[in-house]
Amino acid sequence: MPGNTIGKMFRVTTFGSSHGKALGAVIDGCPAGLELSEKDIQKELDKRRPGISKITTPRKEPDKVEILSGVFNGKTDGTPIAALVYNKDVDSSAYEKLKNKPRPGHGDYGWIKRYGHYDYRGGGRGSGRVTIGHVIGGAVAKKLLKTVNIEVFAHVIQVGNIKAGKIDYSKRKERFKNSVRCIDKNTAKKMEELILKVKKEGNSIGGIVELVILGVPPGVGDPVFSKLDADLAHAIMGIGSVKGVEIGMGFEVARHMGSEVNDEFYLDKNKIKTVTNNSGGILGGISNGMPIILRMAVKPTPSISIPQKTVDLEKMEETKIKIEGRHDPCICPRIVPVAEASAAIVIADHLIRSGIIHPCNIKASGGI
Ligand SMILES: Cc1cc2nc3c(=O)[nH]c(=O)nc-3n(C[C@H](O)[C@H](O)[C@H](O)COP(=O)(O)O)c2cc1C
Ligand SMILES: C=C(O[C@@H]1CC(C(=O)O)=C[C@@H](OP(=O)(O)O)[C@H]1O)C(=O)O
Repeated sequence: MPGNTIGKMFRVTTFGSSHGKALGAVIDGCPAGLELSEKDIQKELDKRRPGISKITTPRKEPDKVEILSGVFNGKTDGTPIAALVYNKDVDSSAYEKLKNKPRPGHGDYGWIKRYGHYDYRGGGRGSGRVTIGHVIGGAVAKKLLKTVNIEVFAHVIQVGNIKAGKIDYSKRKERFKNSVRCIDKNTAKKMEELILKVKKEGNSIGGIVELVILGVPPGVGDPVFSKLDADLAHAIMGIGSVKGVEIGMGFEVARHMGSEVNDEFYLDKNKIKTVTNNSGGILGGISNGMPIILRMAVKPTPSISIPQKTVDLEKMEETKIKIEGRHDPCICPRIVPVAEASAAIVIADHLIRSGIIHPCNIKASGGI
């Protein structure tokens, strides 16, 4: 199967490219009876939209969504939901000079080798703009998750060497009130200053984004291959620029003893909880009822305006390029809604697979 689809029972297929006519998603396997409007999807797309602050690409796109199918009288009808966004502010001029000269750090070279015939304008389907499809699928998934009181949120915890301190999750709404999408506004300010400095130098910078999923009951997931942690990592690594994923204590486990890593169980009234959450809410591929915590390493944006070496593939000679055009100096803030969407799709898929959400009609769902 070509790699444009995610999910088994709740399946999202995305289409479109940065400089083509439109981008969107087809969502198959969403149960009937879920209230869904363009407003629900627009709300999520507006969080991802380019050109909304001085630290994002200046490309001005309204990203107005149109639902084409799958919704009747304000509710899903169980048939494929198709939704799209038309590209409006396409400017391919900066890419003409880059034709046959792969950008260091971007996907161009591999794409040329795999497809031969390749839409080099804006990186084609290798552009971060394809994440519009993720967000459309994720908006539907988020609505499904709301019916069983599950919340997915992501936030920036590090840009370069600037790290957020202890995070008060109860203030999570704050993350979309600043351009960096960091919960702590003082750290957000420092991060923004750093991004602006780097941008002025024609460079880019990476960071870390944390994803938190609250309300997943114990018992969701599969024990082998399609483990909940494996599926989440697959979805998150599927986002352009993500170079590493860790769950719970992550790579830090390698430096500790079993007695320090194991999460001991205890009873909180009649609820089984763990004292610590080093496993990040997943053990043996299945949720244990604690918050699911995942962190992703986001690389610095590959397109920078500092001259870099490359090879002219037509002339087969070494050359230098200086990338012009419109780019994000830091991808972290832009990845926040995309990561939320990707994780929401995975959780919705697993909830349907485990029978917590009924595959045909939302009213028949067992609930938690
Ligand atoms: C939301 C988003 C925005 C992005 N913006 C840019 C950009 O403006 N310029 C750029 O060169 N790469 C951008 N990227 C990153 C590239 O899409 C990505 O690095 C490229 O596809 C290569 O894939 P890889 O880094 O996963 O190997 C963006 C990615 C995302 C998810
Ligand atoms: C437009 C968006 O981001 C784009 C992601 C991107 C890339 O190479 O990934 C390159 C730039 O696009 P272009 O130079 O083709 O206009 C960004 O602006 C968006 O996310 O909506």
